[in-house]
Amino acid sequence: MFQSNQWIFTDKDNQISLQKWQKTVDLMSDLFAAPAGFIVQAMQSGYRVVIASEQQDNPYTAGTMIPLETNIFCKKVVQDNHSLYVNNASNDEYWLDNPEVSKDGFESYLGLPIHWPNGDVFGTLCVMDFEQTDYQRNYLELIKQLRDMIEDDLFMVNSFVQMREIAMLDPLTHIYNRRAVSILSQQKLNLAQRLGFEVCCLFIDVNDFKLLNDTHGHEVGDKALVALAATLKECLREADIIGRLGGDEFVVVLQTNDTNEPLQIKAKIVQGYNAQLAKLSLPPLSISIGYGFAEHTKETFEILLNKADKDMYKNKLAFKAGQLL
Ligand SMILES: Nc1nc2c(ncn2[C@@H]2O[C@H](COP(=O)(O)OP(=O)(O)OP(=O)(O)O)[C@@H](O)[C@H]2O)c(=O)[nH]1
Repeated sequence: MFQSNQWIFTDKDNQISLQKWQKTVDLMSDLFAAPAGFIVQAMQSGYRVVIASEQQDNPYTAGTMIPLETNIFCKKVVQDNHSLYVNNASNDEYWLDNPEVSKDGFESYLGLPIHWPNGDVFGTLCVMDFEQTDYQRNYLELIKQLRDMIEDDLFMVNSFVQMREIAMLDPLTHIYNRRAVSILSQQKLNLAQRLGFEVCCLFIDVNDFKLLNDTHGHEVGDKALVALAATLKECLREADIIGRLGGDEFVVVLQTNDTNEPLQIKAKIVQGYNAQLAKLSLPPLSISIGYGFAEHTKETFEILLNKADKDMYKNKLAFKAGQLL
């Protein structure tokens, strides 16, 4: 799900055409013969102008941030989740401390809330004028239609983000699934070959996981898997690729030029997992970890993964042999 407090245009895939929104706001201001029109996003940190109509007299440009406590018109629309038409603001005490009135000289405001698909308020679509206005009913209908178009775009972004999550994330642990790990790791390997850095893959497998399921139930097994994903996220860097291949098998792909680093990471993961299980009052479990480095020559992710898997298996056999002693 798209985070409704997330600045809409930080996503590099930019699903929304800013140009289309700009044209909509410019056209709206033209039709209203108004000197300023906006799309504003309401966030926890304040009100951000997403689109400002491109007119000379418009005092606000896209990207302007207005503090949350400022008594602007859009704040009222967002708070009340209702349209607002003020046609003579300087005569209304309520707007005395509104800088859009006292400083910029706006007299008229017509705005309405834009919603995310889940009903939360995204922000506002509005037109403002330095003169008093007397908009007819069909003007309100028009701005509503434009708002609906913007909401359709937000619906599309939200669906896209959801679909991408379904396609790339493991539903239980919310880390990457096998397909995503494979694609992202291959990209990392290609880049490494071009730029000359080392890529290491760690293969992590829980020991006797079936026994845990059989003894304590599937639900406890699920919690132990979620705890392992959390441990990996805690022990690794943001840039590292962390995923679940399936069952109790996890993988990490990272860039490192230090051949000792995988050993340090292994120790950190083992220690972190023990602590995580204890914290959640889950039965103790051990894990086997293997790793491998990519050769400098062209190497596919599957070959790298296979190396790490073999190393993990060797360690697992040693663990099992130790159990028998
Ligand atoms: N709780 C839970 N169990 C799962 C899930 N996916 C797979 N499993 C179980 O995980 C178990 C994995 O068993 P094995 O591959 O034999 O692994 P193991 O018992 O850890 O054996 P070793 O790796 O040899 O120590 C199987 O019993 C699967 O049914 C899941 O999403 N949740």
